Amino acid sequence: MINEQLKIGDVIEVEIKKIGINGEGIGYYHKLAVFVDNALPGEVVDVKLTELYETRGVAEIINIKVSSPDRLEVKFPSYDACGAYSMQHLTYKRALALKRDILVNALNRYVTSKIKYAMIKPTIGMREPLGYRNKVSLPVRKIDGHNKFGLFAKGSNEFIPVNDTPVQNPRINEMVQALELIMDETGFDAYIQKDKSGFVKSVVIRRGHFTGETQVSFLLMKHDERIELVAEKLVQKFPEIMSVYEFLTDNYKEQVFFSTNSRLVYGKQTINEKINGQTFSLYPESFFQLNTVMADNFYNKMRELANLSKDDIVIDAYAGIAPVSHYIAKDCKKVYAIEIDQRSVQSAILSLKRNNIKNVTVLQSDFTKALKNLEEKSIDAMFFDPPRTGLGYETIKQVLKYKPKKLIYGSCNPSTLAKDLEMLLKVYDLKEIVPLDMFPYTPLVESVSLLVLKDE
Ligand SMILES: C[S@@+](CC[C@H](N)C(=O)[O-])C[C@H]1O[C@@H](n2cnc3c(N)ncnc32)[C@H](O)[C@@H]1O
Repeated sequence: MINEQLKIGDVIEVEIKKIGINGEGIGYYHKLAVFVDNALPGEVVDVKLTELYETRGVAEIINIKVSSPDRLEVKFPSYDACGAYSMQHLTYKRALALKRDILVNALNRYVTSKIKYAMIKPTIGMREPLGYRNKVSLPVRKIDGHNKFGLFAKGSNEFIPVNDTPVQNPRINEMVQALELIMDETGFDAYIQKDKSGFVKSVVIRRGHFTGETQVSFLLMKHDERIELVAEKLVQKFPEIMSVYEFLTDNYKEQVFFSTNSRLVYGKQTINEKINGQTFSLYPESFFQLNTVMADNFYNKMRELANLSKDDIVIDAYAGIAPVSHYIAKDCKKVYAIEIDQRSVQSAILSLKRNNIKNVTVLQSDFTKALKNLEEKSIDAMFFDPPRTGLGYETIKQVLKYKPKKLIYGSCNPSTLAKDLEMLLKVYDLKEIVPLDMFPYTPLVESVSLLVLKDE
C-alpha cells in the first residue's frame, strides 16, 4: 500500500477535487483523502503532510502548480491564520457557488433518500460583501508596552493582533484602534496573568447597522475606576456610543466574553437596531445575527417559504430576540417564541412590546422541554434556527409528536442540518433549500429549508 509508506513531512502532489466543510480543498493521493487549507478545486498543488491518519491526511501548500482562475492574491495573511477573513484567496462569485457545493456535499454524506439537486437553490450573496460584521469580540494583550486587541490562531493559543479586519464594520475598526490608544493613555491596561497586573480581558463592541447606536462591553479581571474615564473619552470621540458596560470575572482561561456580574457604566441598558421597519432592543448578551443585511434576507426567505395562513398556530424555536416572530406575526394567528437565554428573552419581550405585536408569547425554556409541556395541541408550522449543534434525535422525536404541516429550518451548519434531515425526511418531503451568505469570506454556510408533511 502506497499510503502506508507515507509519513508526516512528505511532500506529495495532489489535484484538488472539491471543497470541504471548513473551506479546505480536498484532493486524493491514491486512496488517501488530503485536506489542504487555502487550496481550490481544480488546482494542482505540491503539499507537505502535517497530519496523517488511516484514510485521510492534512497538508499545507508548498507550491501551486496549476492555479485556479478564481484565485485572488492574499492581501492580509494574518487574517488567514486566525480565520477572520479566511476565504480572501477566492473570488466572491466562486465562493457563493462553492458554498452551495459545501451544502450538497453534506447532504450527499448524511442523507440516504434521493434529493433532487434542483431543490438546492443558488446561494444568495451580498452586493457589498465587506464591512458586514456588526459586532467584534476581541481579547486584549500587552505587546511591547502597548494594549493590542486580536484573535487566536486557528486551533492554538497564539495571539495575533487584529484591529482592522476588512469584514468588520469600518467604524467598529476605528473604535478598536482608538480604544487601544485610550487604554495606553489612561493605564487601563490588559490583564497579565503572570503578575496579575492590569484589568481588561476582552471587549465586545456591537453597532446597530441601520441606527449606528453602539454598545461597548468590557470583561474585566478586576474593577478599576479608570473605566469611567475610558468610557468618557470613547463617547467624546464616538458620540454614537449609547451604552458602556463592565462585566467582572475571575476566570482567565475560559474563552467567554460576558459574566453574570455586570454593571452599566454609561448610557442606556439597550441599544436599538432597526430592520423590517421594526425596532429591536439589544442587551450586550442578547443574540443578534452578525450580519444585519443578510439577516433581513434570511427572515424574509423564511417568511416567504412558510407562506402562512391567517389561522395558523406557529412555533418560532431557538427564537433569540424573536426576529422570526416579528417577521411572521401578521401572517398568522398565534406564535410561541421559545428561547433558553434570559437576556435574549428580555430583549424579545421588550422589542415585541415596542413594535406593538400582541399575538406572540415568549417562553423562556429549552425547546425540547417546552414541546413536552406546551398546552397547545396542534401546531401548523415550526420555524427552527438552532445553534451549530442542530436539532438532534430527542428534539426531533418531540417535533414528530406534533407533526406540523410545515417545517422551516434555518441552519448555520450543513452537517448537522443534513443529519437532522436524514431523520426528518422519513416523515417530511424536502421542497427547497436556499443557501445564504451570512458570513462572506468565511467557509460558513447559512441556509433555509422548507419541509412539508408527507401525505399519510
Ligand atoms: C442561531 S441563534 C438564532 C436566534 C434567532 N432565531 C435569530 O435569528 O436571531 C440560536 C438561539 O438558540 C438559543 N438556544 C440554544 N439552545 C437552546 C435550547 N436548547 N432551547 C431553546 N433555545 C436555545 C440560543 O440562545 C440562541 O439565541
